[in-house]
Amino acid sequence: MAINCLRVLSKIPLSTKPKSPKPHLSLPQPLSLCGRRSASLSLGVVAAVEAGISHFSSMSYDKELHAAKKAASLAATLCQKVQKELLKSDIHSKSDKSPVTVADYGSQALVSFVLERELPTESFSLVAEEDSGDLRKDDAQETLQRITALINDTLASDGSYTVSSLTTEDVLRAIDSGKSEGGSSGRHWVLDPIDGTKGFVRGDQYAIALALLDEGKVVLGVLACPNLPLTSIGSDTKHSSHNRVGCLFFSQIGSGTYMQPLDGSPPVKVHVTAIENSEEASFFESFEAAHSKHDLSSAIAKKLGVKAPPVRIDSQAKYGALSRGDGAIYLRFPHKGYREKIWDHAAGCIVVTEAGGVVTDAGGKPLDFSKGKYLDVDTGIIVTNQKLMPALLKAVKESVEEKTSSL
Ligand SMILES: Nc1ncnc2c1ncn2[C@@H]1O[C@H](COP(=O)(O)OS(=O)(=O)O)[C@@H](OP(=O)(O)O)[C@H]1O
Ligand SMILES: [Mg+2]
Ligand SMILES: [Mg+2]
Ligand SMILES: [Mg+2]
Repeated sequence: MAINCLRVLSKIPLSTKPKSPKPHLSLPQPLSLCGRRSASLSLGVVAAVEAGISHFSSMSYDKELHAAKKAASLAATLCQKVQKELLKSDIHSKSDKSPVTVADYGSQALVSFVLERELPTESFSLVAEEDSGDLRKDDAQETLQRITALINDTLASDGSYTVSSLTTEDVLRAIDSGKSEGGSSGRHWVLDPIDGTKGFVRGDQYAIALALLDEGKVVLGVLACPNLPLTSIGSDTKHSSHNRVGCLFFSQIGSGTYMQPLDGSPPVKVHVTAIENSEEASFFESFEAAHSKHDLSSAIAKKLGVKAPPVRIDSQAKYGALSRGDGAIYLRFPHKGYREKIWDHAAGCIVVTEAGGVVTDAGGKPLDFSKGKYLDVDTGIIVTNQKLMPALLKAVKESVEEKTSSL
């Protein structure tokens, strides 16, 4: 029944909200209306106060954040189950030769399903990485059935939704509701169902990355990182095999960034590192050398006097780790010809900026998520705290110029 209700994608602009929401008073608890009412207030004052509150809550994204956390957490459960017992037949290759697994598809369908269930009154637009094209082919029917069973099992063990089982057709439709193009008007969800699929297949780091754009601006972001230790992974920290893993980072515009264990324990507010001396900094970069020029990063690090070796991990887990101060810098310089996609950065970007960090391209410009599914960046993406950014930009500029002139 439920799945038949999956709504057809709407391109109608959704937002009637002002463009710049004011900071919230608190998170993660939703604002309590009851606490604001007073018997001594006149009816007129009550009306004014309630108007103010409703104006305030119309500026907030609490409902959407709640839905996004729920969706990403359930998707994480599905991914963990698959990663634990990954079969060769679970891994496929897309037309661009990049890997995709049953968990990428399952995560995308599940997130789409949960968002529509949790926010039934909002029109739904989703820009997501995967599509159902390959799953509709005759030789993919077993894979599609496996994905459908994974989703149904995950929903059944969670028990939040009273749904009859999803059919394979429901799953295909849920995956394809991620076909929106995004853009500068209205609201669009942005999803990377598994960011770092190569890391996922290797048994390493990956993230479920979900963000909401409103009028082209990222207004909330959730990063579920099932394999990220709850304690620091910085270059100076000793890794212990006893470290508990599984982090959920979440941010809402103007409200800071929080991290909570994926097991549901309470959240804590996180901040980027406060270090000001670049020699004390450590930096993150892609695990895969094909995704980022490691030689350029090491030239920049050398210029900054960075002593620590790079911390190489997959996915937007790098943004999450940076938001809690595990390292000070994230450097990403894709090879020539690669175009960055919004789902690879939207959630990570707000998680870091709300934790006090700065995310720009190599020329110092903020990332513009309003141009559809691609991000047009100058040379690469750099991330650090406000104090270190001027020195980092200078080192990046000089190193890029030196590399270009040596060619
Ligand atoms: N050639 C190239 N250059 C740059 N980036 C690329 C390239 N190819 C892929 N990708 C994207 O990289 C995403 C994985 O993120 P990372 O690069 O941070 O992870 S990794 O450390 O390299 O595994 C990865 O995201 P997923 O596809 O979601 O895994 C890709 O979107
Ligand atoms: Mg990705
Ligand atoms: Mg992905
Ligand atoms: Mg991919």
